[in-house]
Amino acid sequence: MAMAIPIPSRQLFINGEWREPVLKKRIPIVNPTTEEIVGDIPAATAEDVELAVDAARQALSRNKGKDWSSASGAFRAKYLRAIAAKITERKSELANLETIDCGKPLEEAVWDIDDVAGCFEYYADLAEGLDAKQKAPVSLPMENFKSYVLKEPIGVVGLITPWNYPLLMATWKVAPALAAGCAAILKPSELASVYVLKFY
Ligand SMILES: NC(=O)c1ccc[n+]([C@@H]2O[C@H](COP(=O)([O-])OP(=O)(O)OC[C@H]3O[C@@H](n4cnc5c(N)ncnc54)[C@H](O)[C@@H]3O)[C@@H](O)[C@H]2O)c1
Ligand SMILES: NCCCC=O
Repeated sequence: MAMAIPIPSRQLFINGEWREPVLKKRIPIVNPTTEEIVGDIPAATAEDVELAVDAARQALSRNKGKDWSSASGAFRAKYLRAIAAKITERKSELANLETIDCGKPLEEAVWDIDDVAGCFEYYADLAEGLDAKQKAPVSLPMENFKSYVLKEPIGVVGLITPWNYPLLMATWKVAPALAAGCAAILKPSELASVYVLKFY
């Protein structure tokens, strides 16, 4: 059974800071086990999405992309590994929140959090591997042409995730996006968002 732990009250996390939604709306959090309302989450609208997209675009082009989008995979992997370590450190707290939020047994939530940390590690490995694959030459039948493969992030990505493996499904989207050098805007399920707002 999940421990009774305080449910964090959160705003939207946009441009590195917590912001109240433009229309100031909130959605109640229902604990599926007891059907009690145990808190509320911010309800983003199109106005907030515009702000998030603008902030994400600016983040991608900051310092001509050198801060993130055109940094090496090895650089980005350090962040992914740091996130994995933080998840492992806070496993018990995160698993308890998941159980309160989506109603799954605590034991399963603990497995899921292990999976979350493993997923960040997996994409950290892939980010590191990306560097050696960059500018791989492509042979052409003409000597006066040179060609190579350059892998570039697609840019700002919008990530919409379901309620049943809350943090894990968010991670399946966030970790590869960050590994590739994208900027991500995550919209978790309105039925189970507490863990994501707590962690990210
Ligand atoms: N492939 C997988 O690994 C995997 C993992 C988990 C869940 N699922 C599947 O995903 C589905 C998720 O279940 P659910 O009950 O949370 O589904 P859902 O479609 O109600 O919600 C999923 C997400 O989509 C959003 N959404 C719904 N309608 C939208 C719209 N019109 N515009 C923008 N966003 C919208 C929701 O807010 C939520 O964040 C299930 O079918 C489940 O089996 C698949
Ligand atoms: N073990 C994770 C399964 C996620 C989707 O349903």
